[in-house]
Amino acid sequence: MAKFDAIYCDYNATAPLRPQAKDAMIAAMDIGANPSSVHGQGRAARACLENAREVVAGAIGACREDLTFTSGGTEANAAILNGIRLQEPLLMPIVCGFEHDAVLAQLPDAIKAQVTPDGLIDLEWLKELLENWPHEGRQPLLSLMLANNETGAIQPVEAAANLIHEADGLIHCDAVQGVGKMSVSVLDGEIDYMTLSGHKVGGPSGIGAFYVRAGAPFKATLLGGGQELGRRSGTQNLVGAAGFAAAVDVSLQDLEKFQEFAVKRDTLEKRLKTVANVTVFAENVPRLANTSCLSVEGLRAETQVMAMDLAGVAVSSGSACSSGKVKQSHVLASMGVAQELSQGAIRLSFGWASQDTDFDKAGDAWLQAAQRKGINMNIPNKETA
Ligand SMILES: Cc1ncc(COP(=O)(O)O)c(C=O)c1O
Repeated sequence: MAKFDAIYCDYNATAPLRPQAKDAMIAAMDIGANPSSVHGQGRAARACLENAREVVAGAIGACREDLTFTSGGTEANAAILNGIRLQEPLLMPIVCGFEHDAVLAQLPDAIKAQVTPDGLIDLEWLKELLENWPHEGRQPLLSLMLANNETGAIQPVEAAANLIHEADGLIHCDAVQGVGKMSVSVLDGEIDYMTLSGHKVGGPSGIGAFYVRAGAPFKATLLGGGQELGRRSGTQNLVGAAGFAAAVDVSLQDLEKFQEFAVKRDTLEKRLKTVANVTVFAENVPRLANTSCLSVEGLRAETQVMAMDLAGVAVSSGSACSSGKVKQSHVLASMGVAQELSQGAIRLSFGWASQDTDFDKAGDAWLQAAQRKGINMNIPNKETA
């Protein structure tokens, strides 16, 4: 894949395209027909699309008919959250402040859930809220992500789903950062709605999907030709779907290997902590194996990102989805992290093409940047760290 020599540590922003995805996309490009056309080429396109749907749906334990392709995770979140409320206007949404902007922007009127200092939804708080539900006649709708894009914190989605269902509510799970990084199933907790995205698993950007449990309230918001069983009009992105499915397929095969990143990630964090007063966010809760979000007071995130970039290591500060913009992380703010600490937070995220040596090189680059700013007084060599 590599067109750049940099050590790429920004998989949670976008994972480089997997070769299998590229091959599948090239094959799909050669079909060159509309999946809605009835002629032979159209039927070939339809077969390719339905095969992709089967693979992606299978990866989350869903049936093919319940999965709808979209232009990405953002559109999927918007389609679901607006589509549910179009059908059921009286639903009362609940969200945590650490959700992705693509969720928060759809639910400005939501009840803000309490978040623990480690960046998890506070289940005790949720239980209490649901037991003493203050919105008589309004069904609760919880939108809870599976794994956080910045900290990697894995949410107790199944437990939250059980609480919500006991209260006769509905749950949507933004699983964009979960698929391909951990096992995911809509059957765990009988999730009602789920969001997925292609470019986080090594598929292309511009393709995503949403799952709607059969019978769950939903009304399409993108209307037109009635494609995707009427749930999302517009000619499907066949090439994107083929690449998405191929990436999902290979990432499932790699799932066990992916978990090994946790050991290397933990070693890297330990190394940095021995020489500077580094805070690792969501360190004490279940976390994606590939993600490290850390900060040290007195060293701004932009300084670290630029210094590491110059040293040939690509990392990001805050949420890379808000690309380039240097803004306070709303994720860390929701966890109650002080501004001085949060403005120094960077995220390293590894993935399918990461090498063992990438962890050391990332550590070297960070320590050099810190030392230059006078944060770190003596850098021990790796053997002693
Ligand atoms: C948790 C989460 N949800 C949604 C999105 C948006 O997905 P997309 O980039 O496919 O629109 C992202 C992207 O970073 C994400 O991390």
